[in-house]
Amino acid sequence: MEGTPQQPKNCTSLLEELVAEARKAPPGGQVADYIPALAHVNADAVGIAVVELDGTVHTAGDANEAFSIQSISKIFGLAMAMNRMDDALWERVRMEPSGQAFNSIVQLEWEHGIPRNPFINAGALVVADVLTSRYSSSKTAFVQYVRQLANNESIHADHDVWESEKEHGNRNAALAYLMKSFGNIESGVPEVLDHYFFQCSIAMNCVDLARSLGFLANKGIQPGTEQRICDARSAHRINALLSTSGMYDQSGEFAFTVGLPAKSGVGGGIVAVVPDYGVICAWSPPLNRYGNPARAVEMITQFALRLGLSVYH
Ligand SMILES: NC(=O)CC[C@H](N)C(=O)O
Repeated sequence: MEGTPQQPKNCTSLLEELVAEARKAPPGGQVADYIPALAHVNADAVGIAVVELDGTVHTAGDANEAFSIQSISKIFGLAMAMNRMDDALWERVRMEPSGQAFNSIVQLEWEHGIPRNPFINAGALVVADVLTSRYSSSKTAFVQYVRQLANNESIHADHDVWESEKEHGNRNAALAYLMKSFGNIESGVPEVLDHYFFQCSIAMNCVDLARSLGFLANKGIQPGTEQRICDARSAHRINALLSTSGMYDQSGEFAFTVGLPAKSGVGGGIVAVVPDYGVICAWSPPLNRYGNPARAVEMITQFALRLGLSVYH
């Protein structure tokens, strides 16, 4: 890594500068409203947190306000599924960028119900199927897993968001039924969708999220507890998938300009992993045309550029 991570005080003042710049910038898009409960979120919220491997936390703006983690939950689901399943998982979901929108259905029929990667919706639904068929209560197991990683027992699913997505989840249902028709979903589709919407509706703040994913910056070992969450090979693989597919059809551009494994969600959050340093989480709800939160992308971009954090230097 080229950058010398900044001293705590400098790091916090850089984050404050980035939040001030983001508050002045145009929103860069609209808040997600295809899930009605998400349409009520405060479009002006802006927060950022950095949690270093030694536990040091830096925050600015609304970093302690909880928001819907949405697709960021796909990282936790994947880590859980990789622990429960061997390489046979990669026969059911591939490791290639899709070049399509996160909820696209067209490719899935051509490719016989095998999703391109675990971070588009179809891939995350296969992962949700792995969890529902391998845990007696996958939703409880999921929320407990996240609570333990974030060291925060109060983390919970937002029931309004969960219900709202269930009511308006026809496209995800279509993806799941199409895959079921190809034999790539084992459990009942309603059960898989229920789990998937539940995990997407979990609410966390920037600090929780940055802390919870420390193991990805630390070869699979969770900083603080020193617990092994996954083996080093799995941490490598998750980071590789985040780099190639975590920002959907903007992943190439994000790798080109920023160079960090990252994952966005339509709740406005982005997490970015800085190997051997820590995790950044930025939040700003309005989404650009790729479904990525525009001002959060910009804050993470500036943080990485100003500190020289790219993994590709
Ligand atoms: N990109 C996202 O965050 C999408 C997650 C959302 N729950 C959906 O399925 O549409």
